[in-house]
Amino acid sequence: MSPALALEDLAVERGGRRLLHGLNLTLMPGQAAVLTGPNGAGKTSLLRTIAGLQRPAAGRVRCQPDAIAYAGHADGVKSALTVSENLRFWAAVFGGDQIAPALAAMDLSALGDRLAGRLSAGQRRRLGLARLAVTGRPVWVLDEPTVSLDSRSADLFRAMLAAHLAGGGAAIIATHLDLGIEALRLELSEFAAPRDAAPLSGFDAAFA
Ligand SMILES: Nc1ncnc2c1ncn2[C@@H]1O[C@H](COP(=O)(O)OP(=O)(O)OP(=O)(O)O)[C@@H](O)[C@H]1O
Repeated sequence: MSPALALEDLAVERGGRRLLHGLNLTLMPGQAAVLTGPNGAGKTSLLRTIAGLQRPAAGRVRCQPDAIAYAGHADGVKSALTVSENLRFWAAVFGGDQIAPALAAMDLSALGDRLAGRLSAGQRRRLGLARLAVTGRPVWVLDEPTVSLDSRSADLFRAMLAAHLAGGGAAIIATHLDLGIEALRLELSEFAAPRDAAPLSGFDAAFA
């Protein structure tokens, strides 16, 4: 069986500064990895790199083409469309037409006709997560997926994630919440790149 996702000696930069280096990870179908680390450690930057939104500073991300579904802080919800229209739009983008299971998975069936712009923060997040289910993509890359969710909604997400993994999907998730799943752990402070020595300014150089 080939890996769903592999990171090979990966280094990550943000804003021209190297944050992480030496990351290696092999995620097989059915497996999940959980990223932890303090604020600013580079969790979002790493997930963006895996999702192809920024280039690796070094090393490689290996994955089948079009395998990744990314859910970041900006949830991609279109406010002028209803909940159902949003899901139908994404289903069409990803070549599907079934939205009922996704609505049910995140308990959105009763909100299908509500304009997304009128959802609460938690409902909006539930819609952003329901989108994952209509993509049909096997590798979920998730940045703090449970932010704004109450405990019942977090449980719904846990169940959706467990079903995804049981069906042979994979996931890499930045979260501090216990997701109740068996997962590989990646503590990013262990991969912090050393800070470059500040270059000497002309003035300092003259007196060094
Ligand atoms: N657009 C940007 N341009 C330049 N630097 C950025 C940008 N976004 C984030 N950074 C910086 O990159 C570093 C890593 O940020 P990142 O968002 O990846 O961390 P994080 O581990 O996800 O943090 P948090 O737990 O606070 O969400 C931080 O020092 C941050 O200030």
